[in-house]
Amino acid sequence: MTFFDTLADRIRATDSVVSVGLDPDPSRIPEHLQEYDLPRWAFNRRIIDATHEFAACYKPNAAFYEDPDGWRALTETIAYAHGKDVPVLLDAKRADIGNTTRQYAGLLDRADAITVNPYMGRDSLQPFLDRQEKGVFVLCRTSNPGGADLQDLELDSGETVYERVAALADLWNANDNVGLVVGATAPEELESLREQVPDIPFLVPGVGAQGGDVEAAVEYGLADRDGVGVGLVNSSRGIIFAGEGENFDKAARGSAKQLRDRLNRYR
Ligand SMILES: O=C(O)c1cc(=O)[nH]c(=O)n1[C@@H]1O[C@H](COP(=O)(O)O)[C@@H](O)[C@H]1O
Repeated sequence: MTFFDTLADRIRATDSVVSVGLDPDPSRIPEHLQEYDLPRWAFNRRIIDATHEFAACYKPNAAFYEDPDGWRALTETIAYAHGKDVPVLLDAKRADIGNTTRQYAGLLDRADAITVNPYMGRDSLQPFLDRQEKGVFVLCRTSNPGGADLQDLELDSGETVYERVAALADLWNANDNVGLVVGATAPEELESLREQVPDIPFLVPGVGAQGGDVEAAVEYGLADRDGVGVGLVNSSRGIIFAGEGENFDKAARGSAKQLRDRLNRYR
């Protein structure tokens, strides 16, 4: 079973393409959870309890866990999400020379899918691509303001760098396990990329806090696989920090449901 088969099942079961981003900024974790041994885990557990019904996937960003307690919190979080039958996409944005990247690919022992950076080329991604049952989301046209600095540059061939990345990702997709990361803040690029690679599912971040285009995220982010539109639209802060204080989890639930329903209007 490939990651995208698992994801298709989850999308069907929840009627949702929402990826809930688990980016527990320690400075924003409510006061009453700060006394816990692992406040980030205490926070994530409550977020997962409140949102799993609407979550096609959870996407913890590794940046929020890169310290000893953080790795413990991440391990607990992944196991808990799996206990609720929700796949986990680890947003790690890794890749390096072959010898190093083989170690990075070990992250896929823990998660179901990962984000990777294509800048170092095919060999830097091969150990991830070789994991047939895992999803590998390649950064293509990112949502941040600087995303255009390199990705929009035009090559001698007339294509842009992000178009070349999409073409390479298509070549790298022998195991049918490759996705692309395309920001909702770049709706025109979303549209043209969907035309270029019709069968590749996208992870579309940038809705919510970054103000991206929700309709374009759904219309172009999903790839048809046996009648199911497969892809993910991620919101992190817009869901997990929708509210503050004791009832933060209720607010997160409301926000996840609202995003699910809003996205479903365009599916
Ligand atoms: O790979 C990603 O997920 C990603 C790519 C991108 O182009 N833009 C982007 O925002 N992300 C991630 O998606 C999440 C967005 O968070 P919010 O802006 O809080 O919804 C963060 O974890 C980002 O690192």
